[in-house]
Amino acid sequence: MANRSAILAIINPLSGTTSVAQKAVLQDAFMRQAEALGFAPEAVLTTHPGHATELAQAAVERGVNRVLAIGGDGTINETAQALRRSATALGIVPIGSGNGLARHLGIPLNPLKAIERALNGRPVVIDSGEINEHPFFCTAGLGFEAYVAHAFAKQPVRGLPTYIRTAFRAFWAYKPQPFQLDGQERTLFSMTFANAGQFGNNAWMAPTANIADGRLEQCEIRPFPAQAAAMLTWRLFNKTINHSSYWRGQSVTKATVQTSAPLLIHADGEPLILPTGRAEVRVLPSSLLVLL
Ligand SMILES: Nc1ncnc2c1ncn2[C@@H]1O[C@H](COP(=O)(O)OP(=O)(O)OP(=O)(O)O)[C@@H](O)[C@H]1O
Repeated sequence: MANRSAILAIINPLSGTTSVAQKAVLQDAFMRQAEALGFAPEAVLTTHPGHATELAQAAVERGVNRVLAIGGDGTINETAQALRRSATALGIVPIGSGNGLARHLGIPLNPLKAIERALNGRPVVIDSGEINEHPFFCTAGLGFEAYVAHAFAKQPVRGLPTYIRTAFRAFWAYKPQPFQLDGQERTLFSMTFANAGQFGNNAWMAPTANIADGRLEQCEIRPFPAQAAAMLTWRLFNKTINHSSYWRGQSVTKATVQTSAPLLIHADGEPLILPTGRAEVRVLPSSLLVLL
């Protein structure tokens, strides 16, 4: 019998709001469908932060062709980090709060359908980004969105309702900050580097972003009066934020951001504090294969 092609599913047991039992159903569906298609499947649950990267790295070294990440954008980020610039393709099975990368790529939000897509899909090449040494595949950013990512990480419950509550509270507490972008001083509400066009939940900060053009969209929101918040939010979800006078965007391959204090950032929604006030952002063109 010919050697069967190895395929690995990495499952974060804590992602999103799906129960352990629902994740067991997904694992079972993956194993059965993969076997039926002639793969040699293996599924592993992550036990600690960073575990998905270790598992995916080992899979690349073993020559596994397809690695599925079953989780939120954090798990997808950790898995994709290890697959960059390799011949191993990423399958995305979104079960997180925002699922920005899956939504941008048109991957089904029903995890069973997403498993089918990852098993049957073809590898398509996309770009990724880096902010200092932190890779991102969807968006990275500073200012309000980083502030919200840090506040959201402290919440005991995941999911969209918690995210909305956290963002609403953060809006009243947050003060726009001064940044230098490539040496130019500006005080901003937020600054985003977008590989994909949205943060997740169809919140489109960079409506025209192309994930395979070898560039990132650098988008910024200027400080605005509180009464403009509702219209900006509506535009964010209506994919028309780029028509707001408070929004500005440009296409870049690299950028340097500087502040006087250690930088609070997020990479694909994961909160990070940089040890310095300097962030170097760059695109890595055509660096990841995704099963679509
Ligand atoms: N067994 C584990 N225990 C604790 N943390 C884990 C474990 N496995 C993975 N993680 C961490 O959980 C983080 C968040 O996971 P993920 O993004 O998949 O879920 P989520 O936060 O619920 O989804 P979203 O980001 O969409 O809100 C990952 O970045 C990873 O570092």
